[in-house]
Amino acid sequence: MSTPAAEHAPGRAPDAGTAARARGLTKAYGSGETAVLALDSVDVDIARGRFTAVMGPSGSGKSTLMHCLAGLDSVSAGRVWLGDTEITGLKDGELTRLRRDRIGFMFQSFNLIPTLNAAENITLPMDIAGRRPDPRWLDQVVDTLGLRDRLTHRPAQLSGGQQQRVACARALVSRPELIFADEPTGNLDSRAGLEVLGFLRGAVDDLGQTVVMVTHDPGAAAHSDLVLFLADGRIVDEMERPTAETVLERMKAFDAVRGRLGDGGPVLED
Ligand SMILES: Nc1ncnc2c1ncn2[C@@H]1O[C@H](COP(=O)(O)OP(=O)(O)OP(=O)(O)O)[C@@H](O)[C@H]1O
Repeated sequence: MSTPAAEHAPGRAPDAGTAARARGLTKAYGSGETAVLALDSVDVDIARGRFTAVMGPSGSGKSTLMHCLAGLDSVSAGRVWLGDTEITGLKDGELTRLRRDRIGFMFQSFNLIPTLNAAENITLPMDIAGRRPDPRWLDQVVDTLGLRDRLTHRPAQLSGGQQQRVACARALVSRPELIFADEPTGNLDSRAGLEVLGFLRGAVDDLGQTVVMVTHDPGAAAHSDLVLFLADGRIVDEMERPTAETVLERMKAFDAVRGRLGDGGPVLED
């Protein structure tokens, strides 16, 4: 069972380095009168070996930020790095390889292949890349996620939580530099959701991984080391060692300010 980050030793020391970085990251969709500024000159550093949550109202740019940091979406202006590699300006083929070799993804829909069993789903991305998983690491991931006795089951024979754990193992197995999780508990009941959050927490604490998770849920964000708050395409605040209560309070404070200013008013600055 998982416990919130506040009850854990914090993830690795902040000086472990930067897993991803953006400067002046700007993303506009469309043009002319219908243009939407999804990200407005965002500067962000994702610390290695930590669990970072990204929160904000619907439409604030959370998914866009994740997609731009992961090289899934092009940027309109600004620069993005994965580790020391600048990804802005890479060609499509180079980006595909970089994502495949260095990034793990977990989405709300698990995206498991129904005809493959759990073990085959876990190793599929590495099989496609023609790489063999490190057997000891694979064992550790499978045991950490409690999947040992489920490896020969197909997705339809697994519960939602177990399927999400398989998706988690798949994201971890190549030992990526960075794992992006977009609402990974969105489709799960609260018990299965807690389990997955506990495993992501464990991936950081026990396996030294780096996780960035987009979520709407203050309870989910409480499992992270640091919460970044987005509003209107800008990072307007951040919170170390969050609890569900402190995150909820901060969100209410934003809503109150936004309510006073009216929709489309200036964003809250710190
Ligand atoms: N492909 C697209 N074309 C046009 N506009 C887009 C596109 N993708 C996102 N947007 C717009 O960019 C803004 C940010 O969207 P984004 O999906 O990043 O927000 P979000 O915070 O993840 O929202 P949610 O919590 O609802 O998932 C929104 O106004 C959205 O409508």
